[in-house]
Amino acid sequence: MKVLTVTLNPALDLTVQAPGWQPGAVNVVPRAQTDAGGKGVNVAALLADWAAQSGEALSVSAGGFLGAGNASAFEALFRERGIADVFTRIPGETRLGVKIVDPQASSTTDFNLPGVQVSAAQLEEMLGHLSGLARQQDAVVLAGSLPPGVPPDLYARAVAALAQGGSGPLLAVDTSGPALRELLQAERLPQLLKPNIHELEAALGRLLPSDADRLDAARELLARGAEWVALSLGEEGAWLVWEGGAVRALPPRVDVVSTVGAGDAMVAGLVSARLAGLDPAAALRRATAFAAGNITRLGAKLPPYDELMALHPQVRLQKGC
Ligand SMILES: Nc1ncnc2c1ncn2[C@@H]1O[C@H](COP(=O)(O)OP(=O)(O)OP(=O)(O)O)[C@@H](O)[C@H]1O
Ligand SMILES: O=P(O)(O)OC[C@@]1(O)O[C@H](CO)[C@@H](O)[C@@H]1O
Repeated sequence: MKVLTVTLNPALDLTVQAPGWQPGAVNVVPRAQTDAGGKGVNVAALLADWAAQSGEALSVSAGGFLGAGNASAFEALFRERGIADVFTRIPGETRLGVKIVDPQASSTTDFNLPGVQVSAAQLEEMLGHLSGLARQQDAVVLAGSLPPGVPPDLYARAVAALAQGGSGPLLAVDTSGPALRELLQAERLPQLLKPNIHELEAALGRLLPSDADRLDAARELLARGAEWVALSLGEEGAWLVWEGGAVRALPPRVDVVSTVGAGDAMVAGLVSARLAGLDPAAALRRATAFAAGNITRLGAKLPPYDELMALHPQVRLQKGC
């Protein structure tokens, strides 16, 4: 099975581990690490990990824009994990993403920078490069924010183009802000959507405080063509809603190192499960185990196979109505 992940706005994530840090004070940092990241890059890395561990035949490509000035960390990741690099290089440097992790407060604070300005010509070149490739895939994952210069309806347009004729790849989208708002207003939704609760509330312009509100909102998206809506709730787990039902996962307790990429691990779990023909409940169990495993490490990385498989039965599933 072939999967292409698309990251228009990747990030070089600088994770600073700062127990008890205080804003406005001098904080001495015992440890920091830089990882090639961005949502689609993380999904590709996690899918490649899973393929290597499980023997599920997945061939993973990653594309989008990369700043030519600091591409080496990304290139090293792609080499290490056997990911085909189909990124378009543009002048400048891929943005930094600053993540401050405080194990004492169990918190992760994100600073996501805007990214490199993209011109209309660069966008056309990248889309031209990826559109043929996308049609040859079993799944295409469009993930993350859009960099400056890219119109907010880009994902909506890409989904409409790739879904034409109904025989295209499985399309999964994980985005936020204006890109999610535009996508949710489009005529055609992708088969798989994974917003977190805050992203969905912001895109719909209303709060979703109860389970009933959340299931209703997910079902509105099903009515417009989505097949699986995964609504993630941070440490409270996630709902997966499909036409035949809904299931809630409660994650296992793990020693959290950094929650960065938890949602990307969930997307990787859902996409791999769907390609392997798992039913929605089994897919959500896998996705929640991937997320729990990923947050025990820095960067987009699954734990070793035995540890990952041991997390699966620890995911509690509850049927929704
Ligand atoms: N503190 C935690 N403990 C256990 N599991 C967690 C925790 N935080 C997140 N998860 C798991 O990860 C999944 C996705 O988390 P979340 O809702 O925060 O996604 P997200 O906001 O898209 O993440 P990100 O943008 O950082 O990748 C959750 O459904 C849950 O299973
Ligand atoms: O600005 P976006 O694209 O929404 O999010 C970017 C980002 O926070 O997402 C990943 C975690 O999901 C990180 O690797 C990266 O820094």
